[in-house]
Amino acid sequence: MEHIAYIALGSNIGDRFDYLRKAVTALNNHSCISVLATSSVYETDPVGYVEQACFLNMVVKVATSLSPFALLEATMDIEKQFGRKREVHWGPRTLDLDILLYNHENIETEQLIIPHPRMYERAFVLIPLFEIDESLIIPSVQHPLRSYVEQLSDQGVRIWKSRQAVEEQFMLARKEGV
Ligand SMILES: Nc1ncnc2c1ncn2[C@@H]1O[C@H](COP(=O)(O)OP(=O)(O)OP(=O)(O)O)[C@@H](O)[C@H]1O
Ligand SMILES: Nc1nc2c(c(=O)[nH]1)N=C(CO)CN2
Repeated sequence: MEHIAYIALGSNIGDRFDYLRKAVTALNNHSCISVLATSSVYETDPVGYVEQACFLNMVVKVATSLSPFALLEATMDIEKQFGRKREVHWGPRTLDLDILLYNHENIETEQLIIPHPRMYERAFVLIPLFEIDESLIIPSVQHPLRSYVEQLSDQGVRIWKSRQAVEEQFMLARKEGV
């Protein structure tokens, strides 16, 4: 698989952990996607629209042979499969998947923007991303991810399930050369 991407997941309705587990399993079950690493699961205070329940958030690193647009389609299919409805802007959702990075590419279209334009200010994204890869450089600005993480203040981001426990409970089948 020739491409590396990072995907952020969030849920704040229903069995939040089960939605994350099912989504990551669905990603790994896709014939053109292999999940290489999972972060811890974090419980996070809602950002933006604050009158809603706390989220569970995590980030996964994947290898894929899909183009960025085909990867977006795959993530949107998974959101739909798990009943995602968009009612309130930045409001409650069973499942949200955002593509953060795709190789070192900068993409700006109406449908897809990579790096994800709001990732820089989101502790619930930066902290799990940094946990997976401490040496990442953000391609659009060529800044180390570390410099963003070090600037985060009151984060409202707490470990809810450790990385090791997540790996044990997700039990993802290892995939070679998809
Ligand atoms: N990097 C990206 N990852 C996922 N969706 C993206 C990305 N860039 C643009 N989009 C577009 O955003 C739309 C999804 O918006 P959505 O309703 O999920 O926003 P949101 O999750 O409420 O807010 P936010 O984008 O701030 O997380 C999709 O239709 C998709 O075309
Ligand atoms: N803590 C937290 N807050 C949010 C989240 C999220 O995933 N976690 N997603 C949003 C829209 O994508 C808006 N606000």
